[in-house]
Amino acid sequence: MDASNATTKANAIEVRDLRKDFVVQQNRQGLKGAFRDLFNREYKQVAAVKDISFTIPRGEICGYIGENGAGKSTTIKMLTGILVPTSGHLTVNGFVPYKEREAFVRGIGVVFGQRSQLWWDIGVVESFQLLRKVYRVPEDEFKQRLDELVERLQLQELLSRPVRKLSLGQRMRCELAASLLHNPSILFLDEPTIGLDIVVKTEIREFLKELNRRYETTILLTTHDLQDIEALCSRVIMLDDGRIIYDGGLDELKAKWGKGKEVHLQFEQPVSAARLEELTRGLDVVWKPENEQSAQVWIPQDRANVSEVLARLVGVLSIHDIKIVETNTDDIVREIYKSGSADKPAAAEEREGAVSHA
Ligand SMILES: Nc1ncnc2c1ncn2[C@@H]1O[C@H](COP(=O)(O)OP(=O)(O)OP(=O)(O)O)[C@@H](O)[C@H]1O
Repeated sequence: MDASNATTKANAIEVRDLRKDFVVQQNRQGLKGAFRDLFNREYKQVAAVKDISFTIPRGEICGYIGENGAGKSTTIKMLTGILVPTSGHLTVNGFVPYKEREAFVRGIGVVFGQRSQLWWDIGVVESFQLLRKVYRVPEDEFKQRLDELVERLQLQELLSRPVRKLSLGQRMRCELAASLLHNPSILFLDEPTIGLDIVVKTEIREFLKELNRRYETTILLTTHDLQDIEALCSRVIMLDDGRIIYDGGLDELKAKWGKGKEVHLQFEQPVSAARLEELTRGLDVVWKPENEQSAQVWIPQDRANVSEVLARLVGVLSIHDIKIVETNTDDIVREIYKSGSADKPAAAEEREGAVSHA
């Protein structure tokens, strides 16, 4: 076995300098423009995915996130063989997806939250039977797999119903079962929890965790719901305008960007900003006064801690109320999208309206 083969075996997905350009029609303005477009169309090239590289080892659950239009779906479509890349290299399960379609699709499962792979008017179980034929799953294997999925996803009551009569949550459970009937080793999920209530979302997350634990299924998950990512992914790839701006652990991302706490203080008497500065002199914190009897203080985790700061204040000032706020993942990711790069952590000093401590 040569070295490149060995890499492919260890990695479920390998992507190198992957690019997708779309050619789109450019509409000229006004009536005159529209008339000219009729005879002489102008086109422009849009780069949806710009030379990205990453590898996903077998058994990993990786989050693939980015704002609308960042290029997530285009990547997933290339990884699942629906779109042909403009350039670059890509292997999934050792196959080049768009070249070796038939053999390739037998090893992957796909769920697009906004689109169904089930037939609308026939019973769920009939759809499953059709998929069995598409994927050429032997009848006994299929039966065993179906029984297991029916039990774990609680589909007993749903099997005979036509898909159009299912609620969104019920349909999504059936979609997941459908994508797993042929026992794929890689599962692509594009917004699998979109529009679902919190109970169904939690059930689906639990199911996916168990699936990954039991079968070491590799999962690439695209979502706008960062709680999906928090619940499932140890790693996250963040895309912005077709480029990867972060690829690493979720904890590292939080540590880098969310490092610190914001403490909201309400005092019994008016306290000046200068007094607060003076009391915390030597601690690397940033005060943001709100009014004369309340203020916020930003405490970077690596430079000071909450108890140190409070020890300086309690006993000297009469404090009416304290609230400690941790930066959550939503805030962190929003900040990164805004800056367009995950390289530079949000410096406490740059916080809007902050009074910088000397
Ligand atoms: N078939 C297409 N023809 C032309 N442009 C396209 C096509 N598909 C996608 N694009 C463009 O490519 C860019 C990336 O789109 P893509 O759908 O991959 O983003 P996304 O990150 O999945 O967004 P969303 O979260 O909204 O689904 C966008 O600018 C989009 O308009």
